[in-house]
Parts: sequence; structure tokens; C-alpha cells
Amino acid sequence: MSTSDEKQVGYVYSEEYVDLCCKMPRLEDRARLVHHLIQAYNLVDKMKVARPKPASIEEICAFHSSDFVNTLQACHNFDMEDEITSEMTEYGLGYDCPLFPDVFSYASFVTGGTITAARLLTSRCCSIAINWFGGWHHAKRDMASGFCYCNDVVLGVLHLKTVFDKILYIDLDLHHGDGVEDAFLMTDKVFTLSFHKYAPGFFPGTGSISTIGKGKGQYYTLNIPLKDGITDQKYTDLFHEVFTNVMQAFQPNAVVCQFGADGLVEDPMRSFNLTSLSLGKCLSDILSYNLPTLCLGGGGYNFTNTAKCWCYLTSIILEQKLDTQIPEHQFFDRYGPDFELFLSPSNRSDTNESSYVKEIREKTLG
Ligand SMILES: CC1(C)CN(C2CCCC2)C(=O)N1c1ccccc1/C=C/C(=O)NO
Ligand SMILES: [Zn+2]
Repeated sequence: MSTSDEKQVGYVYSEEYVDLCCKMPRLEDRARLVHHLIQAYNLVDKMKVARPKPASIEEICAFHSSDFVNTLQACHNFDMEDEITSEMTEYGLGYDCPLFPDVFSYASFVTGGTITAARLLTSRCCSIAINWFGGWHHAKRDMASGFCYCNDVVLGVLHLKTVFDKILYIDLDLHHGDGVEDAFLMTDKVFTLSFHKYAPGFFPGTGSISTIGKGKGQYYTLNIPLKDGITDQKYTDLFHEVFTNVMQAFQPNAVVCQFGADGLVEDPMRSFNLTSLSLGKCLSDILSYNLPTLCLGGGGYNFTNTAKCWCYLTSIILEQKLDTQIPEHQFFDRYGPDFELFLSPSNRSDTNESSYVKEIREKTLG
């Protein structure tokens, strides 16, 4: 491991932070599984651990409206019996984005985690920074959406922009990164590139190939809409072609990548047929440019597979080879029956016909 700082890898973590992330409904103990697997593979000691502090109201309002933030803050002692007011639903709170007692501490802490990671890059302390508990890409300026309360991704990008001129944002989550795309649709300083499932009725419904940015931002937004069943090979081939083109044309000074793991095989979303190797190859492509890079989590609802995936990505960043056998640790028994680090694709059919992929290539690469 290089001792010089510029190769240092920052890892946003504290026990308090993980405990809070586990209060999120539907994500129960995912954060704990992720951290403990990274710890079990002895990777934490190879990184600079940065304790996050909650983002301040002022920091959150660098993107979100104060009305929205005040409403979210007022819900901080909401409990399940309370009725959901029309004001809450006006701000997207209550249904897709359930309210729970610590919702505001959760949202501000996760946002603070991503800003802390971004600060590690702008202070030049690290060249790569990781916040696996961030990546909540759907939240809008004045609306929670898709299980995302504050858009930590947008706030992380905004912080990076105080030092780096041009930022490339890459979204590899199964879902379209609509909140981040919206925030930077009209600027030529942030290029947003999203690979996602695009199908009738599939959330959030945006991210068609025809959305290319507006005004000064025209041609600085690129969407790669995909269909169910896509395989590692097809995904990584397409990523490599599109990504290298974007790097050549845009020449960013820093990169932010959201590695949502809900596109993995065996995820309850049951959509793509990807293994961790896909995200790993995309990450290696990104790291080959040696730019300041911020790595974020996102979706991922098969918790042990998400932990395996993000642990594997952490090992790529640290250039450490990992045993394929899950090491003994507090959550070892959750990884049965195979206790294997790597996933196997299913035999589900790939509905991305070659003609469709060819059409995507022609429309995006010209
Ligand atoms: C509530 C959860 C987040 C969980 N979930 C599945 C997983 C397993 C069984 C239900 C969803 O579809 N969700 C959603 C519900 C409404 C709107 C959006 C999402 C997911 C967004 C996302 O992942 N963006 O990257
Ligand atoms: Zn998702």
C-alpha cells in the first residue's frame, strides 16, 4: 500500500453512523453487514477512516428548499401512528419515503457522510473516498422521492465543484439517477451518465435516451436505458465504450460514481442479471484515469449480496485480492449456504437484443 497521501483511500464510517443507517425501514441491518464484511476482510485498516458528522441545515439548503428541509425536520419525532398530513405528502413524505422517528437525523447524517467524503478529495487528503451508505439519487430540491430524503449525491457534487472545475457523475444503480440529472441538467460543468432499467411503469419512469440536457447543459446528460436480464459481458462492454467516449469528450477533473447494487442477480428487484464483476470492471475503468473519485452506494435489497459487492469494490480500490470464502465474523451465518464472495449469474433470458444494444450505441456514440 503506497504510503504517500495522494494514494490514500478515505472510508466514511463510525459506529453511530452505521447504527443510524440501520434505522431506515426496508434497509434494516444492511449498513452493518456491509461494514462488518469489509472489516472481516481486514480492509478497514488499509484506509483512512473519516467519522461523518450530520450535514447542517445550511449545507442541506445548498440544494434543497428551506420549506422542504423545515418540513422534514418537523417530522423528526413522527411515529407510525401519526397521521400523514397533506403538507407531508406535498413534499413526497409518507409513502415511498416512509416517515420514522429519526428520519431527519438519518437524512442529515447520510448527507454529512457524502460531504465528508467529498471533503477528503477537495482537501487532497485522499484521491479516492468511499461512502457506501450514501447514493440517494432520487431526492429533488423540494421533494423526497424513491426512498431518498436528501440528495447527498447532489450535495457531494456541489462540494467537489468548489475545487474541481468539471465533474463526471456516473449512476450504475438499477434505477435512473433522476434527482442528480435534474439538478445538473442545464450546466456544462457536471456531466451526468446513467445506466438503468427503462421500462413502462418502472420507477422513476425517466432516463430515456432522448434526454440529453438543456441550454448550456445540452449534450452533458447521457442516459443508457436497458431492459431486464442484461449480462455482465454486455453491460461492461457497453459501459467501456460509452465511458471512454465521455472521458475523451468531457475530460472531467473528478468523478462521482453511484454503485447501487439492485441490478445484481438475486436482488428482489429481479431485473438485471449482473454479478459484482460488472461493477468491478466499471470501477477499474474509472480508476484507470487516476482522477479524484468519490464512490457511493445506493439501492441493493439483497443485503448479503450488496455487502459482498461493495466489499469487492473496496478491495479493487485498495488493490487487494480477497479470499473467495467469506471469512468468519459476527454475521458469517448470514452468508450461507455457499459462504462465497462471488455471485453466479442466473439463466434468466437477456431481453436486450443485439439490435437494441446496436441502436443504443448508434444513438449515443454517434
Ligand atoms: C422501498 C424500496 C426502496 C425497496 N423496493 C423493493 C426492494 C425489495 C422489495 C421492494 C423498492 O422498490 N423500493 C422503492 C419503492 C418506491 C420507489 C422507489 C423504490 C426504490 C428505489 C431505488 O432503489 N432507487 O435506486
Ligand atoms: Zn435502485
